[in-house]
Amino acid sequence: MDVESLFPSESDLDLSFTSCASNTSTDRTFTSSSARSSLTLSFNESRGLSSSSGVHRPHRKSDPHWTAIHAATNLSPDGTIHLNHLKLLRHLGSGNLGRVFLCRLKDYDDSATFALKVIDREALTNKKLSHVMMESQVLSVVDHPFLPTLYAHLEVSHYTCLLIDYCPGGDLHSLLRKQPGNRFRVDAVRFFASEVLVGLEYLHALGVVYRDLKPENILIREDGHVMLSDFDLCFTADVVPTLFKRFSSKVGPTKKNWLSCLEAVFRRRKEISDEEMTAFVAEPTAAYSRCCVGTHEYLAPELVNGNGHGNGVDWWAFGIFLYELLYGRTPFKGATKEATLRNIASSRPFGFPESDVAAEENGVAEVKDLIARLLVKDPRRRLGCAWGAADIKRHPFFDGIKWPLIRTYSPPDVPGLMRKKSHVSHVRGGGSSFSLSRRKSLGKRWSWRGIGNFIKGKGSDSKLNKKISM
Ligand SMILES: Nc1ncnc2c1ncn2[C@@H]1O[C@H](COP(=O)(O)OP(=O)(O)OP(=O)(O)O)[C@@H](O)[C@H]1O
Repeated sequence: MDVESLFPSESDLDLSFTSCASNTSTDRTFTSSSARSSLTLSFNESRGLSSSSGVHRPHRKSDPHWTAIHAATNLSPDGTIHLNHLKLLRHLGSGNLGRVFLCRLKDYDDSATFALKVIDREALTNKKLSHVMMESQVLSVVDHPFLPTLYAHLEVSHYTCLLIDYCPGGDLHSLLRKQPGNRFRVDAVRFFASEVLVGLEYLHALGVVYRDLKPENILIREDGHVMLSDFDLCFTADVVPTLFKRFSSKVGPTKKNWLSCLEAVFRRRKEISDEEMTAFVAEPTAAYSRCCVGTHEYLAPELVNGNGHGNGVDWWAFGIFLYELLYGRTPFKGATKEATLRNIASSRPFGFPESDVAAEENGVAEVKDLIARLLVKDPRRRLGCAWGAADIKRHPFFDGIKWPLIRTYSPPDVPGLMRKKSHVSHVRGGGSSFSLSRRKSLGKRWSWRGIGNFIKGKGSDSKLNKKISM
């Protein structure tokens, strides 16, 4: 087939995109506007909204995605990626801001695939435009295995197009629904939670408060590892990375009988005397926003109360996230969204299910203890708020995890989880046999014009757990 007929010029593209904004309801997320500028680990200072082409990334130079991108830019007359370098393969989904397509580079059939997020700026309100800016800002600075790589940022007419990693494994919410009892075993919870924790730790070190952690926003890469997505509700703050020295004891599950309690006290005393700890903390503890944003069931009490919130909202959401992975539902969910918010705001503590489906599994006491320490309504007493991920990583639930090697752990053997060999072997093998077989199964390919028609003619099919905007 004549390739050019599939790829009209970019001016054709401009005409074909008439309505990119989805009319998805915004019933599960709130929004914010009060981003604070970064001072120490600079977020706004050194990086802008421009294309990622000038940024020295990534650390995996042999990654086939970058190889293809570099080859395409080398051949491009102006040394940059354009939309007509891309071949759209299919529509992946729609969100509040735009639509996402699977694509690959036109002249590199055996190269990796990408996801292209297309946002029609003309169809968005000013508030949503600020979210687009936030998302592109965050994408333009992050470089982490559990976060998306921004391969190109294209501004074409009134469209903003972000070329990022494609995650063929879907999202964690869909995966959760494929599990027996709609819940993960404790070991699977530990795997996903560890990776998400490391991703959050990295974001916080950059001064980025995520504010939209939920299983729907955790995408699964082809090797079964996670990728946090959706950064439009983030806000930024100053971070002063600091080396702290302190005395500390390990936190752990509460023992019921008094003898165990006594033992625990003695053990704790010993630990306190033994454990003078030095910790590197890069946590945006001064982060502050008054805008209520997020997803109902994941909103922290301070967000619901509207009295201002900071980094602690992510650690609260991390507690809800653990709970949902473990039990298949969130702890404060009520019959209506208002009831959910009332449950969150009330002073009543949450409870664990009476018939605990996880009761027999190793590590359940630890994960429940961790959840209880995260779902503390007063953020000043919530685990993570003062010391960030450093404190959470030390919780017994994560005992034995070698954090620097986290990327090398094998994903759990759970139904429906894609577990293609890691990117390392993919890189070495050049990826050609995989790409070939996968290409065959991609089905219908889209032209830019075809997608324009699709956008005009069809509604959206966005995610189950929706954001709320206020
Ligand atoms: N990198 C990706 N790889 C695979 N699928 C993706 C990728 N990014 C997005 N998707 C799919 O496209 C859908 C829309 O994503 P998008 O980020 O635009 O919206 P969203 O996640 O609903 O967030 P929001 O509405 O807050 O912008 C997602 O639900 C997901 O199914």
